[in-house]
Amino acid sequence: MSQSAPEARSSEQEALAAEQARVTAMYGRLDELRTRTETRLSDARLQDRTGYAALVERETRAFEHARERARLGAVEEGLCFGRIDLSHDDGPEARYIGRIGLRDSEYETILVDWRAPAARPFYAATPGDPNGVTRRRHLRVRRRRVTGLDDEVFDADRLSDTDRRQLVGEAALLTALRGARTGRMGDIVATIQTEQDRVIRARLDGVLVVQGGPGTGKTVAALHRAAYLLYTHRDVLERRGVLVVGPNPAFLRYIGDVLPSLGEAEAVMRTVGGLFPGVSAVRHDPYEVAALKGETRIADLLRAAVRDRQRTPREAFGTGDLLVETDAGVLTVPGQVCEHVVRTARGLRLAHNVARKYTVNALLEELARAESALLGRPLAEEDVPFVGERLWAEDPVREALDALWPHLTPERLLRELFADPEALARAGRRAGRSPGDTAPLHRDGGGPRDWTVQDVPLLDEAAELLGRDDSASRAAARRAAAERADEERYAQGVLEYTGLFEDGMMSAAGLAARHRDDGPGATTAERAGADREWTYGHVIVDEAQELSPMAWRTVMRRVPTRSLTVVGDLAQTGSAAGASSWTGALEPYAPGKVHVERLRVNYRTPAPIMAVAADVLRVAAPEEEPPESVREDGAPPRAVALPGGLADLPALVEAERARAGGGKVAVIASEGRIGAVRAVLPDAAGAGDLGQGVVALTATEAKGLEFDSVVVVDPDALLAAPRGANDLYVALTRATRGLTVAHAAPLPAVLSRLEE
Ligand SMILES: Nc1ncnc2c1ncn2[C@@H]1O[C@H](COP(=O)(O)OP(=O)(O)OP(=O)(O)O)[C@@H](O)[C@H]1O
Repeated sequence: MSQSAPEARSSEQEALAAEQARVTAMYGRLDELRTRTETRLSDARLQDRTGYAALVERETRAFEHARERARLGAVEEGLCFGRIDLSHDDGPEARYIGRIGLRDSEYETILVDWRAPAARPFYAATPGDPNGVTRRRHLRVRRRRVTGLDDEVFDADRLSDTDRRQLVGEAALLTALRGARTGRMGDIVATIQTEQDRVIRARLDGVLVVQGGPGTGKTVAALHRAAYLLYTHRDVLERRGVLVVGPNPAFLRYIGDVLPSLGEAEAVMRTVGGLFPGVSAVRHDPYEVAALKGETRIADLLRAAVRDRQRTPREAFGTGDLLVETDAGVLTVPGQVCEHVVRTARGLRLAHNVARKYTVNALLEELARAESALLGRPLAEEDVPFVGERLWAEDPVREALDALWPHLTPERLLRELFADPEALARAGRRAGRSPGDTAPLHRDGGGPRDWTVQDVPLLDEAAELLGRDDSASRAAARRAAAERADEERYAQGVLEYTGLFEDGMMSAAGLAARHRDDGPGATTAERAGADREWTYGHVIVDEAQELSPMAWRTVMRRVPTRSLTVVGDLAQTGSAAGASSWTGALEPYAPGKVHVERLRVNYRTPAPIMAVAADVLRVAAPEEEPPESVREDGAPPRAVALPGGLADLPALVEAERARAGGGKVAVIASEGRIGAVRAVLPDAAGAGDLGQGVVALTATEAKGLEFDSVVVVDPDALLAAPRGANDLYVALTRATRGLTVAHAAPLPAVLSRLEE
């Protein structure tokens, strides 16, 4: 018999009260832990024992307690969000799921971390495959008060398993999705869906590609995966770090809250333009130049350019012999000898700056012999290097040898190459290209701020070709390796003593590494971000379809284990040398280890807007299926003519905002039109300030972001650009509630659905 309405209300009240008691106990425990951590932190700071060992121990304790304090501080809102009831042979079990794991003072688990294996059934249970779960409950908690419950009861006998994409916790999900946008992405721990959970908990090794249409949760799932991996493989990942590569700085800011809200603050976040330490490029090259710089063939050109800087006297000065004016007079090294030295150095197949040591030493010795001959003073063989060293102190000697085989930094190589059309043509010829082919690379001079995003992979490639003369640092490294073993033994002792080892919070090697070079304050993330040769434990690449083959080379150098999560949508590729196939882009680096998962449900864009975008997708990428929207709500999409041109835009933007019930509006226009749009909307913010009510962006800037409503301006101008249909597809799919297409020219045929 079904319950009457008052009966149902009172049993709901009872359930709420019971859950409230549990949740209150969890917060009570959280408060206790906070107080304990606070006390330990101040105790650690007050310790005033002397000696290096005591100092390191004090700093270590303080650092770890401060970290623990931050972790406990980050989980206040939504500490517990779910419960599963499981049936076991020995009786039922109620398991609570939350942002972190908690045990009571008796060491009984009262809350399971969402990333722990024990939490898995909360996300993985479906009616067809309940995973032992008899009921899943979502708890809505605001400011420590339980305000609502959503239950799903699984009855495997009666429900079929036909729908693979069965949603979990639909009511909780839709409530989460209807919230207004804030300009910052939030976490989704409470409502992760089954297909996303598979991605989040996939194995650490190999290349996992997550292909999915707009709004399928690729970004948010990738970030939860980072948190899951850091939790599950802390020993490896804490030491080597996790790198997250995103498309632009605004995007990195947009997603910047997610990992801290999951209690993980230590991932390194970079754009491709920021992967080379010391450079933070944001500007892009024009399409044609970007295409040229993106293909791996450019690496041959760079190799040829380096080779061009390794010269015989004939190539450098047009003289057969090397002639150097020194204090003793003009010294001559015969052309043949110089050619032999240069040829031998090239044949060593060492990086340029490393082989330079050989060239310079060999030529200095020849100059020493030439000096002894000139002065008529015989020179003992063992004295030759000393005389060479003395000659090296003379400017003309250094200048002459630099002209033959200069020490090059990546920046200098590229700057001088791009500034010199003849050098470009020479390197191009050597790499099998016509001068017309390489001419677009020419640009005048340029300072550090002029590097483009596309230059960064070239700088990285150049750094590999040039290498470092690191004989001194290698000797130091050998000494350091011996010291490291000692430090790790010591760190192990500290960890055992402080109890951090048992908590699994940190490994001895991780602790020793942190203290080694930069003192206790430097995290793995800080050290990794500053070191070009750092190799990460795992790399996540978002909007990965935009990466050129050269950018992939740069990324892959940072993860030799090929442990990567690559998320993107081939239908949204906008960049000149971006990907058209995942296996094509990635198989060469990880043969047989590339695994593609697909996400097919769109959590962002309501179905009526997605239908408009799907028409564009058929032109942009006919082989891709549009994702299925879970949302139907929002205002119907519409097209509005602009008889007065852009002057009509401000009123339209206001109308759109009202139509979609307030919230954040993005006005999206082509590269060519965005300046004029900003001129009529002087109060609109740019990509740097997504918290504003109205922002004006290009499609490239809007990639990966979302807004309550979107006004797409002059779709014909967007379509006219290379990969224009992809850009229009990106622009249309940013909206969560409302879409208006504003057009001065007739509406393009691909948007004819909006005329109905
Ligand atoms: N399981 C979920 N629960 C609640 N919200 C979700 C869930 N999955 C995705 N979302 C929300 O859907 C929106 C789109 O997610 P996200 O930006 O990760 O998609 P995307 O696939 O990266 O999109 P794009 O390709 O357009 O960049 C976000 O607001 C995200 O929080």
